[in-house]
Amino acid sequence: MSSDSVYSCSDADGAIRTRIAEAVQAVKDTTPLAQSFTNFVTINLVANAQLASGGTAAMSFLPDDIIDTAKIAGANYINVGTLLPFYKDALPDIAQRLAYLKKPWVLDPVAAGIGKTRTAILKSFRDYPPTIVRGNASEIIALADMWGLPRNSTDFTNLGDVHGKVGGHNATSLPQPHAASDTSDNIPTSDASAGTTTRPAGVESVDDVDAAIPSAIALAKHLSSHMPAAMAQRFSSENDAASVPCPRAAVAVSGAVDLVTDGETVYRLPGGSAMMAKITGAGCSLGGVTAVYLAVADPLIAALAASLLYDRAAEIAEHESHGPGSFQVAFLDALWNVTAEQVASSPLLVAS
Ligand SMILES: Nc1ncnc2c1ncn2[C@@H]1O[C@H](COP(=O)(O)OP(=O)(O)O)[C@@H](O)[C@H]1O
Ligand SMILES: Cc1ncsc1CCOP(=O)(O)O
Ligand SMILES: [Mg+2]
Repeated sequence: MSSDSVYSCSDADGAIRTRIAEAVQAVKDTTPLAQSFTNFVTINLVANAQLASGGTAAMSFLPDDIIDTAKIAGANYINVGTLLPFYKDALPDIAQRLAYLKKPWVLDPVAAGIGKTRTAILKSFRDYPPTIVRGNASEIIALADMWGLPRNSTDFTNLGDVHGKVGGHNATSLPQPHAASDTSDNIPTSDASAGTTTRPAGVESVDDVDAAIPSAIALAKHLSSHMPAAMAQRFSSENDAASVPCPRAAVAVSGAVDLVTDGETVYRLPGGSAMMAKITGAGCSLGGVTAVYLAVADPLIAALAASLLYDRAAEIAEHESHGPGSFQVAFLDALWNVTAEQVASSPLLVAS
């Protein structure tokens, strides 16, 4: 844990840490399968990260293949980073069929807000939504906006200033967004309270994680309200019923300080390494590993466990590497070597 951090919110309780440790260990012990429909750029890192965290991987793009595999997979993952024309029909169909089968899935809405096709696909998921959404701040804001979700007005300024990470994504430290013509192809993401409007910058975020809190909460509530009863029951039976009376969906927002919410409680996860932004697929592979954990745990625990594992592994990799190439290799090794206890004893701050 970093000693220079300033926290104004409380530490997570022991019960949630126990469940995180159990999830990490269960993956190492049972090697669950998570199926992925993911982009061509980072597909190899996604599979390798899933294996290194203890799971197994299967990549597929054909709806009938995916539905057959979903019947034997513990969870599924859809990432819209690279698109082909047939995806516009295939992905809404897959989401609908996963819903009918009550199969849990993770969505990474890569580059949400860019392009008519991506927007049409992401909009189609509104009525057959995933169990977890994992994205960077701009993607979370854009997705909530395109689903027309109301912003939650809760004031989270008491979350404190967390300095657990080196560097960070923010609007000033990143290149300017791609020049976007002002057409309906691009969904501007706006922060009404701040009076600002931003646009997605390709696959990178132009927003701070905190700016995405209201959108993340609204998304998590929407996902939870659509969770099939049978799926909620499955998550309940995997946990102590007293501690998880009503399992909810979860949203994970990544950045310099990650954030996870189930729509009721907001968790902040400091730590990690700015070098994660220097390899392609850090976020995509985090989505894939989140799906691995979703195969053995409820959405909140899965999102927390995966993000905490990534932070601890990134810190080790930064220490052991000399640039992006060796960082990626060291990061995969660290995913393999970090223990359940290390993940569960991570800094984990609760606000609400
Ligand atoms: N500045 C940073 N400091 C520490 N960790 C970071 C930083 N930027 C990204 N990460 C980590 O990299 C992983 C991917 O996050 P991010 O880069 O936001 O996703 P994406 O690649 O989808 O934009 C997460 O584990 C996140 O914690
Ligand atoms: C570069 C790129 N282009 C389309 S998808 C993709 C990978 C994005 O990976 P990540 O979101 O994990 O950085
Ligand atoms: Mg991404």
